[in-house]
Amino acid sequence: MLRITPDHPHPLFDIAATRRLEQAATAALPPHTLMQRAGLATARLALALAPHARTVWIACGPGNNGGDGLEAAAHLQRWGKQPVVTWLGDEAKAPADSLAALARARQAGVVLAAAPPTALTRQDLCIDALLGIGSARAPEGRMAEWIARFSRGVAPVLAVDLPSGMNADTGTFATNPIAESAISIRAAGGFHAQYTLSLLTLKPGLFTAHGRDAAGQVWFHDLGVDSAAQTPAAILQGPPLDGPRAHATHKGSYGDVAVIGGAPGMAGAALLAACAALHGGAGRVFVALLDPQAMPVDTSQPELMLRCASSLDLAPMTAVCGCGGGDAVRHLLPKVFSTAAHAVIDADALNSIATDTQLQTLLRARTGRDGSARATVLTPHPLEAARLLGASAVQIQADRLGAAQQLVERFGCVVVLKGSGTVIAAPGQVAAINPTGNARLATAGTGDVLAGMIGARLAAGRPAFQAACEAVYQHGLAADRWPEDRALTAGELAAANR
Ligand SMILES: NC(=O)C1=CN([C@@H]2O[C@H](COP(=O)(O)OP(=O)(O)OC[C@H]3O[C@@H](n4cnc5c(N)ncnc54)[C@H](O)[C@@H]3O)[C@@H](O)[C@H]2O)[C@@H](O)CC1
Ligand SMILES: [K+]
Repeated sequence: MLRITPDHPHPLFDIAATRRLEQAATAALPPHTLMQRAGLATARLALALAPHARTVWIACGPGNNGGDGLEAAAHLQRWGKQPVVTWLGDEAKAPADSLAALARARQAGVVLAAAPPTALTRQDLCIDALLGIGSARAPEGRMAEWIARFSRGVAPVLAVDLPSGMNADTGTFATNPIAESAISIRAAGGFHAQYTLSLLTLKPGLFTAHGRDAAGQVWFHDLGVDSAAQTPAAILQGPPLDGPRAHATHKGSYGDVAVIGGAPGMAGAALLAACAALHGGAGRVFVALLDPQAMPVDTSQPELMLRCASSLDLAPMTAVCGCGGGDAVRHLLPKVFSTAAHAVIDADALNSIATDTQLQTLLRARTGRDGSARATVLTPHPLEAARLLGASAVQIQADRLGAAQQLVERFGCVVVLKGSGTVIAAPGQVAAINPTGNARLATAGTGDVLAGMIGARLAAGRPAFQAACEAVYQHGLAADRWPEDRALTAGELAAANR
């Protein structure tokens, strides 16, 4: 059993691949083996998480997720824990594995309770074994009532396989898969589990959209099944593998970044991106501000070379384009697309592309299918992604991996779909989901910082997908390590990045 942290990469498998693995393993093993392993793993983790629990409530659903709960109940009962088990199944309809688990639970002395326990303390534990990957609709009736109890109570919740009701592929909830609410997961029909034990495979939905909030601390048990035969839907990213810089290098070795943006009133966005590129290791950083009244030098960052956009030779450079660019950036995009060696396209530049088919054609024309030649990285947040795809932000959030792939197919670029569990997708690559970062990044300017960080890595010659993955990871990691008592501002984040 593994506790999942951002320190290592992990393959993530969707429901279809998980079902295929389950079927193959079931056929190769004695009956009920997988569920028995799942139940034992659940019981062990429950005991480790709540060693002093006086009451363990196991809420079991009608399918095999409920079966895992019943198997766990049998073990806990034998270990002297006397779990309170409520089961929503029907013996006439329950799947065979689940029925076998029910029989084993009864044999161990478990008596099914008619209702959940009324008074649970912080030391107690709820085990959510209502629904797993078979969740098909919004929970109603007693199931919905029990899920609401998880939220209301003080006892921590251990979700078996997934927080019940969550879609394992997308990290959304069936009640309202489209709820934008980052604040209220309950509005989205979900709840916060403190722990989730993902079984057989790790699922992408645990790490993006509402999944990160809903799943809490994620644990994983492979049930002894090797997943190598299936292609992952995504990779949960691990840390960058880059070593220290070689001694025999100079500023030319790390390339030039040109930040183009900062229309009147928005110079700060471009300067933040430039600062991030500088601290991210770019050899030289030029800034073309689109405000005619802009200052000729930034005295707080004299390393930045402020130039007029028309004077920049972008051919050998990485353009970071759009940060605070307003509508003024639009007329510069044809030059950027046709000349810049590499490009990061952010914010207002994305909005310009969304409404201009000629720009879309130029954008598609610059990227080789391998994503490396004249590499281009698009960095939309969900609303920008929605504009690019002619959809709503709600639709983007309902399937973030799918939306990122659609953008890749449409524009042939590397795509960084920002938000909780940022998705990085590229032509011909298995997508990545970033495990770092937190809500403290939800503040003005942090997106500009990310664009600059990606730009610095592109300028240093990293392949575009790798540059994007590394920058997103480090950006999130900086936020995760940010001191609790210090406000996280984009300016400080830009200066702190590596
Ligand atoms: N079959 C096996 O050997 C194994 C199964 N495993 C567990 O089994 C789970 C998958 O089992 P299932 O395919 O039975 O699926 P689930 O147990 O997730 O749910 C399916 C059942 O719930 C019902 N249902 C779906 N949505 C509902 C709703 N909103 N309200 C009420 N009922 C609803 C369905 O009609 C069906 O009866 C996995 O997530 C995992 O926890 C694991 O133990 C691995 C081994
Ligand atoms: K569950």
